[in-house]
Amino acid sequence: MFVKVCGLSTPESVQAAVESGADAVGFVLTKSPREVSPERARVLLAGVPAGIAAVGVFRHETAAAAVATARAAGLEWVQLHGSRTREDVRTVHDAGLRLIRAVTLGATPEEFADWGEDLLLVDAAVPGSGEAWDYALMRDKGLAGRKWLLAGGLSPENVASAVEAAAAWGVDVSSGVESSRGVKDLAKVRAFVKNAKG
Ligand SMILES: O=C(O)c1ccccc1NCC(=O)[C@H](O)[C@H](O)COP(=O)(O)O
Repeated sequence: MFVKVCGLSTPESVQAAVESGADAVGFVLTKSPREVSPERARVLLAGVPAGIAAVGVFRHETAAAAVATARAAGLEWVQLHGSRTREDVRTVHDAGLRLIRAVTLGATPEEFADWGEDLLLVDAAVPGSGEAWDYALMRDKGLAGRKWLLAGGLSPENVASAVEAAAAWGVDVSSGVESSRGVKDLAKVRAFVKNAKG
């Protein structure tokens, strides 16, 4: 089970995710209560050991702008939300970076297709909202054998049942491990990774 903890903004939350066994950590580099600057992301990156993916998260930015910002922060992964094209995948890969492409449950079959991204993320309609949805609907999306992450409203309490319902390859969380919006609860971070990993 691949586990990503997103929206980290302090060295302590990065440490809690890393020490719990998270496979990836996310820094939000777009407008959000969780937004960090590229300079801050670079500081946080210092606490991420090699082998753990450090991801810059973007929503409204073009792929080219996301690549430039990720590079400024020293990040090797970008996560692109919003309406995207196959050309965006090429832009990220041509820059030598890796890509998490985010879609929602309502995406078209073409958007669910394999565009060559490194990971697909299936999220709630509003990313980072903490909004849960009917994860069992993922069973009909034909993602068996794909590397994809389930997100949206996950928490330490529901992650195991959500993974079971969706047959998810991995999970991504932010709101469900916070005490208030943008403030990570370190005990919840640890509990989430533990429960997700089983
Ligand atoms: O976290 C944000 O505020 C955010 C803003 C814009 C684009 C993406 C954003 N976050 C992405 C994530 O944190 C995760 O991919 C996922 O959406 C987490 O969902 P949830 O656990 O429901 O907060």
